[in-house]
Amino acid sequence: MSNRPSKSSVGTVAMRWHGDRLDLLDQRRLPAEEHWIVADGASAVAQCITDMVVRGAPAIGISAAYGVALAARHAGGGDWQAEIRQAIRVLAASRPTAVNLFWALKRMEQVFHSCHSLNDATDRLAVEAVRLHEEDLAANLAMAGHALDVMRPDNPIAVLTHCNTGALATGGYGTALGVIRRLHEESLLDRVYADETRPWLQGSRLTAWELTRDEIPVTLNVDGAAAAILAAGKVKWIVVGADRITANGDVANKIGTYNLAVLARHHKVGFMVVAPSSTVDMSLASGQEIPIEERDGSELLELRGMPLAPVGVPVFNPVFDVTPAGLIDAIVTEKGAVRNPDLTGMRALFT
Ligand SMILES: CSC[C@H]1O[C@H](OP(=O)(O)O)[C@H](O)[C@@H]1O
Repeated sequence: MSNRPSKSSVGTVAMRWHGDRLDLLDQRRLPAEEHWIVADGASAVAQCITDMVVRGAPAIGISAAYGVALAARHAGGGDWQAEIRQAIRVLAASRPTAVNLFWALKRMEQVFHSCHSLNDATDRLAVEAVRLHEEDLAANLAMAGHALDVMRPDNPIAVLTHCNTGALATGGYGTALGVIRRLHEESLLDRVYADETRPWLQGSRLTAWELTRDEIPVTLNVDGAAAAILAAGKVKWIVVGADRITANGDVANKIGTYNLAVLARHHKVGFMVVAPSSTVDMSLASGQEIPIEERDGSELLELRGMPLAPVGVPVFNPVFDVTPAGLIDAIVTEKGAVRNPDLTGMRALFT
């Protein structure tokens, strides 16, 4: 399968780097309006990650890398090394689950440690952030090819996806949504069923927006409709992204992913996880060790100020779950695919 990008995916980007500032498309305001936020320093970037102006594991890592570059660019004349170290600490505290954040900061830290002056750091950290961004886009294109080699559809197929894993969530093109784009480019896509993805609605607000914009056939469904869609035999594969993949092949992804994996196994539908290798965390033995972010209960209690639940009701709002490796047919990265993932298969590709 080829690695060429679709013409259509080139237009949608989550961020624009200007050397002295990072512009972020405010994903909280999509699809109503395309509003860009200017982040002029590491703290501003960290706040944008926490508030989900920018979200999606790879996009979080790339933004954080630019945040470190900005810390050098705007460092005062005093202890510039202390300022950059502090910026890395602030960025590392912005969100806990997606390991791409810590992976990107580690890469930036390694460059920082070899810098001999502030000028040197300013130049080299910016170059490294851009490189990391470009590598993510290239990885997305490569993994789409590997995914189609696993699927090998003879005829156009329908797939179901969860959350948003597209150009908005990555350096461009997308992970699971990149696979969907590639199917479409190869005339092998009948339709995408997009879970709306409660409570933040990445599926309806972002995935449906990206796909509609790129004229890729998409049907939106509530998360609870997935079982009925699979039972009706409409879908061949469920394709999702990941926020962290552990050494045994367990996968943390948007809340509701585990439900889909159970459904896929019951209905004998393929279940594929697509992510860059920067999402793989071989330091953790299993998914039980992944820190799972819980967000504010207001995400369930209200919608833009309108109450959705009785005042005072207790809320449990974990925003990721862990799918056990045994329910996954393939984990696909730019390095290739691990089928029926387990420790042996993961070690073969990632050590
Ligand atoms: C390719 S993005 C991976 C991942 O990020 C999303 O989470 P969030 O929107 O909370 O940042 C979701 O889990 C996607 O699958």
